[in-house]
Amino acid sequence: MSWLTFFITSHGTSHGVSVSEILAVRELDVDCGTKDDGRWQKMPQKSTEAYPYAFTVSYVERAWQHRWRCSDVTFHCLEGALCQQWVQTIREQLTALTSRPKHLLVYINPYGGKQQGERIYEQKVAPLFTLASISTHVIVTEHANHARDHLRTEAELKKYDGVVCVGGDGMFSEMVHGLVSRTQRDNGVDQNSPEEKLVPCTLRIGIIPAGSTDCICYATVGINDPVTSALHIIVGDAQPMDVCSVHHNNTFLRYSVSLLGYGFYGDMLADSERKRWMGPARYDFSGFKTFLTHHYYEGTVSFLPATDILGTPRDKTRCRAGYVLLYKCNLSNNIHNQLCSLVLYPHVWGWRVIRGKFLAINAASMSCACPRSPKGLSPAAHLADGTTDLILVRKCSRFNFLRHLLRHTSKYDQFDMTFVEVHRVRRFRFTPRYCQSDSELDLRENGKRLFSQICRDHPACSCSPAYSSWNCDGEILPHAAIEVGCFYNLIGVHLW
Ligand SMILES: CCCCCCCCCCCCC/C=C/[C@@H](O)[C@H](COP(=O)(O)O)NC(C)=O
Ligand SMILES: Nc1ncnc2c1ncn2[C@@H]1O[C@H](COP(=O)(O)OP(=O)(O)O)[C@@H](O)[C@H]1O
Ligand SMILES: [Ca+2]
Repeated sequence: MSWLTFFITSHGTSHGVSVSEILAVRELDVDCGTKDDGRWQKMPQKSTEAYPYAFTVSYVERAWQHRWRCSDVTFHCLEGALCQQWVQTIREQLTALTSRPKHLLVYINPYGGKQQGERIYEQKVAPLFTLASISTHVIVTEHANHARDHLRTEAELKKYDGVVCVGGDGMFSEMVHGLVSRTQRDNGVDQNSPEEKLVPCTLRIGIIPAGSTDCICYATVGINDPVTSALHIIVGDAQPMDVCSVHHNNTFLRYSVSLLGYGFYGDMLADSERKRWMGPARYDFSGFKTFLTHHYYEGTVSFLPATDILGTPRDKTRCRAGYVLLYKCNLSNNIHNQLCSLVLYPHVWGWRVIRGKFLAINAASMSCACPRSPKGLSPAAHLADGTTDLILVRKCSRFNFLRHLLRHTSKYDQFDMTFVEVHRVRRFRFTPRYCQSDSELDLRENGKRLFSQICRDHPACSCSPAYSSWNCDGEILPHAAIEVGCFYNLIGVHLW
């Protein structure tokens, strides 16, 4: 890290600023007051007289709870040439930082979260990009999957150093699908084959939180704050991230980067989609309703445990970008290659099979921390280790399930309960007890919630339906039977 230390400021105090955290530098016209970005800065009279030349450095200031803010410090000099030399040197140093983006493609979801995406971008993010001399091409999406399809087919990606989305986890997922699909197509990789090794994307994806859960942003940056995320993007912070691919009968369905949840989170999402007008509060409403219905689902979970890794889901350590722990997330290429060539069938050595009745089956490939649960679904999950934490919550009483849920919001261990188990896995598959027919799948794909016609184990009651749906990063998958593989380092996220 290179440091520039300045010894004279307008108050005569010294100030150290790391070059890697400088956002911009500009000369000031001290004589006639300082007009800067529309704001007037008042210079103390004494120092203005003594030092007639000045320049201002904007830099990242670390505030409370992972928040970053942009701060300015103004330096005064006696000679104009010296002042210019400083400005030029700083500019050269900034240009030499190759990890910083210069041209960004930005997609804004105007309907995400509280529908504030455009305002958040215009008021909080765009001025910072301008300050840092980043040029942008902004697209406000007109419909769902607009960003995904534009990225996959039309976008001239060569012109950009990265893509940024303003929205929630669903919007981030659109970017992942657009970019990963395009990369595979360009490299002749068939996404439908679960054994195919996927090619990593070269462009990074940035996320400005403006959604409902903002779990991907919160779990990587540590907070869902648009200014903090914009600053991470500007300074070029990078974080590789695991991507899970989801298949059904050798057909590719979707990618997932945060949560794949069947049962509780699937049912909650299916119910909440019909209440989008409520905004983020729909998850509270539907969560409560789903909790009361207390449906469980029968099926078989098979998984390939990750035996060659550091750590377990019960560790007390936390993985977040910018933390020392990050080194754990860097696997060698060799291991990566081995992971990508593993096959998906349970007869292969090492697979485990668990049958049962489950209230929830969750696969968290990162902690899934969010404002509602700051430690997340799997607090010790790693962002980029090629594994996902498979959490199985077996049928239990409502009271016990509530205890389990509430532990996500407290310091107590949500896995330390007899009906909960957690495994760190490379791959898994789920097969519901009863096979879904094609007509059932069609019905579900057309948005109709299907309850089993015959509740086979309980003929006299209308309790649990045979199938739930999968919640895949906030999108509903109609198929109950899925195969999942976790890929290491497929995308880089801007934190950056
Ligand atoms: C009764 C008390 C219950 C407290 C339970 C707290 C557990 C909260 C754990 C939430 C983990 C959410 C993981 C993130 C999923 C997102 O991908 C998805 C989509 O987010 P988006 O709407 O796109 O921002 N959101 C949800 C709620 O499914
Ligand atoms: N212009 C648009 N109109 C309607 N839906 C959109 C638009 N742009 C994106 N979407 C979709 O909105 C859904 C939710 O977006 P997201 O940004 O994740 O917000 P939230 O966190 O509130 O769910 C995603 O499935 C995305 O595909
Ligand atoms: Ca992981």
